[in-house]
Amino acid sequence: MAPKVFAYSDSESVANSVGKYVVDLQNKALKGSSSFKIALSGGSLGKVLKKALIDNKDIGSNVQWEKWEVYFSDERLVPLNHPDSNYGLFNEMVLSNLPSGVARPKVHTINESLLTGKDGQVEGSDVTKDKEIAKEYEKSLPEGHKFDLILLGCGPDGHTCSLFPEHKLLHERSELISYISDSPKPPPRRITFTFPVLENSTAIAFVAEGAGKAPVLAQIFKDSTSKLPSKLVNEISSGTQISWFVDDNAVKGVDVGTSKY
Ligand SMILES: O=C1O[C@H](COP(=O)(O)O)[C@@H](O)[C@H](O)[C@H]1O
Repeated sequence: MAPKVFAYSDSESVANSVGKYVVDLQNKALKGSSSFKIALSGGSLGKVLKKALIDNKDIGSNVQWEKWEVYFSDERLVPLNHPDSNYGLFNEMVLSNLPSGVARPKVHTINESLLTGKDGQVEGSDVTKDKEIAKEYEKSLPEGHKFDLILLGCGPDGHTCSLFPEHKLLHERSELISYISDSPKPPPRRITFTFPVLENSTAIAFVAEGAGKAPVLAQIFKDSTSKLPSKLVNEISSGTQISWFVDDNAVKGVDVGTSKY
């Protein structure tokens, strides 16, 4: 299945479409299951989720939060209240803005008590704890490591989750969650979903906005030789439905067929 690209002129329309899409997938999943299993990313996605699920009251009122099981497609090995934490971002943008009286989703975070070093951040070169954190997170994954939806970002270098260009983790097939201690983007120590988890998801949606993303989107969609991580996700052939929600600037000059969700 070729990836679908949904493009809009402004950020608000991108966010609203992402919100509608998430609610549609939630409703579909809840027809056959008691929970909606979704994985989120960090970075610019935080603001999009706030606009889509909190600021847009129509969409927000259709979110069945109490049935959501939330995971993170990657997490930085810092305390959960650290500005670099992907959970921390979701908490700041979404959880802390849920109206009182609205039930909270079940959120699966890293085991913070395993973090060591100053201010709880992992320090030094001993990766024993990083491995343990990854292993524990792997054990918390849904049955069959099957997600209904994984929402991803795409860095200007083409990375997604904490899977970076030319990194050995792109070839990881036995671990579902791996640690990385040499992330080129700070902070260096993280855990991340690997390809077997991405390939098993019912749907994956990228969100990418701004002119800064246009060069990498050109590589992903137009360079058949590119091995960028986000391009490798686009090429998943296991039946996962892949979508991109972008603004016009992110695909400016990129000859890719777009439509509206
Ligand atoms: O480091 C990370 O970056 C990617 C991309 O972020 P963006 O701000 O360019 O959208 C993000 O998806 C990932 O979760 C995060 O850890």
